[in-house]
Amino acid sequence: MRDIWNDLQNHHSHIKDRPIVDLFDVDGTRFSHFSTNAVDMVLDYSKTNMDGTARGLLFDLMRQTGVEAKRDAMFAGEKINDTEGRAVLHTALRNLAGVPIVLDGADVMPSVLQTLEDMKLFSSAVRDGTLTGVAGKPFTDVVNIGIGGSDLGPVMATAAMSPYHDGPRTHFVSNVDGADIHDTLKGLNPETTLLIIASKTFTTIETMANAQTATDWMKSALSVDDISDHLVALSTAADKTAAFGVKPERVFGFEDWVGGRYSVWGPIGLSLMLAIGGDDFVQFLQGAHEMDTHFKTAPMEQNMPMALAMVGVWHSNICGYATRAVLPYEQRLTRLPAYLQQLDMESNGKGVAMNGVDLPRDSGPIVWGEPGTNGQHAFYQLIHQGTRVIPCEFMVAQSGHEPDLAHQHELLQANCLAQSEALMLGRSVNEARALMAATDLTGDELERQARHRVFKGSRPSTTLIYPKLTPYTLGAIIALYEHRVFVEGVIWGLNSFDQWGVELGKVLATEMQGYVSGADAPDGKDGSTLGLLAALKP
Ligand SMILES: O=P(O)(O)OC[C@H]1O[C@H](O)[C@H](O)[C@@H](O)[C@@H]1O
Repeated sequence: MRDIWNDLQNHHSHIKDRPIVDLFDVDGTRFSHFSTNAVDMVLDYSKTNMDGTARGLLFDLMRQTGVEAKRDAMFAGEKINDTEGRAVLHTALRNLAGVPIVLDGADVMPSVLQTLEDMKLFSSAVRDGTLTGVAGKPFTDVVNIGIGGSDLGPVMATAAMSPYHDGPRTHFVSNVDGADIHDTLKGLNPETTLLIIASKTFTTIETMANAQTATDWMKSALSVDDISDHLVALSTAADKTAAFGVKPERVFGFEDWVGGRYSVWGPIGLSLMLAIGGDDFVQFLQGAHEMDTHFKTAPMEQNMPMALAMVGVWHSNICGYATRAVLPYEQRLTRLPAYLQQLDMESNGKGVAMNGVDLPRDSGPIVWGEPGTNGQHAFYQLIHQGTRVIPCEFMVAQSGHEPDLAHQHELLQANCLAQSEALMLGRSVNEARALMAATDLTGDELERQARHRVFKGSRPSTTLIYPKLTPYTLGAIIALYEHRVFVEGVIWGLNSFDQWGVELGKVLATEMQGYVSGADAPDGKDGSTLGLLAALKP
C-alpha cells in the first residue's frame, strides 16, 4: 500500500522553511482555494503552510483510511464503537425530520422524537410555572448535577446562549469538592429549586455524592421526606434513577449509543432547554443537523469538518506541533475550550489502533484556549515569540447581540484579525531595527533591543467566521468540531468513542478512599503514595 504519510513528510521537508505569507504571492486567490463555506460560516485555513500538493496528499490519506465510508457507517447506525459494541448516533438526536435510522432491526427515531417532545412539555411547564415544588411555588432555579459530558455541554451552551435566557436561573455543580455544591446551594431557596441529576450511567461517584448532598439539604430545609417534585434524572439507567427516588415521568432517558461527550443534544441538554425554551433548543439541534448534512454530502474539497481535520493532522503529525489553541473572540464561549478538551482529548487521546496494535504515530493533540481578547494579555506572548509553534483556531462573529455596543464588537473583530495577521507576518529584524532607530539607542544596545522585538512569523492559524452566536449557529459550530474529531480519529485509525483511559484512576480512587479515611495501606504501596497519605493527616 502506498505510504502517504511518508509522502507528506517528504513534501513537508521541502516546503517547511517557506514563509506562509509567500503562498499568497504564488497564488493570489489562495483565500478562496483554502477556505470553505458551510451553514452560513466561513472557515479560512489559508494562513497555514499547507499548499495544494499537501492538501492533495491529505485527501488521498482520507480516502485511504476510509473516512467517507466510516462517516456513512456512523450515520447509518453501524456499531463503529467496537470496543464497547455500540453504535454512535448522537446525530439521531438532531434528525428532526425523523428520517428512519434502523438499529438492531428497529427505527430509533420515534423514541428520540418522543423524548424531545417530553422534554419540551416538561420545560414549558416549569417555565410557565404550572409545575411547582412541594410548597406550590414555581421554580426559579435549576441545579444541574453532573460531570464530564453530563456537565460540560450544558454548561458551555448555557453560557453561550445567555441572550436567549428567559427561563429559570441555571446552576451547574460538577466537582466532588464539597465547595462546589456548598457554594451553589448556599444562595438558593429549596422551595423554588429544581434538582437535575444528570448522569448517563447514574453511578459516577462525584455526581452521586453531590446528588445525595443536594437531596439531603432539600429534605432537611423543607422538612419533608418526599422531594420527588423537585427531582429530575437524565440517564440511560432507569432502574438506578427509580432507586434514587426519581418519579418515572421525571426521568428523561437516552440510549447507550449516545456518548457522554456527545450528549448535549438530548436529555442532558435539559438545563439548556429550561433556560432558553424548547423552540430555541430545536434551533440548536437544527444548526447541528445542517452541519451533519453538509458533512455527509459536501465533497471532500468543500467539506468543512474534513478541512479542519486535515489542518489538524497536518499540524500535529507532519509539522510536529503538539498542541492547538482554540481562541473564540466571543466572551460567551468562555467554556468552549473546556468543552472541546473533553470532546477532542477524551475521543482521540488514544495510543492503540482499532486492531489493538500500538499507533505508529501521535494521535490527539493537547487542546487548550481561552476567549480573546483576554488571552492576548496573558499567554499570547508565548504564541508569538515562544520557541514552540502553536497552531491557533480563531473564531469570531459577524455581529454581536449588543447593537448599541457595535463599536466594541468591531474592536473585538479587529483584534481577532490582527492576531492571525501578526502571527503570519511577524516582524523581521530589519523592521525591529527600524523601530529602535526611532529611539535614542545606537550600536550594540540598539541591536540587543531590536532582537527582543523580532517576531519570527509564519505561525499558522485558522479562522472561523459565523453570523451571530444564535442557538442555530452554536449547534453548527459544535457539530463541526464533533465531525472534525471523528475524521481525525478515522485517519489515526483509533476508536474515538470509548474512554478506557479514565477507568484506572476511578478504580484506584475507590480503594484510596479507605486509606484516606484511616485504614492502613497494604505493604508494598509505593513510597510516594504512602508519604502523601501521611502528609494529608492534619
Ligand atoms: O454521565 P456519567 O455516566 O455520569 O459520566 C460522566 C463522565 O464520566 C466518565 O468518567 C467519562 O470520562 C465521561 O465521558 C463521562 O461523560
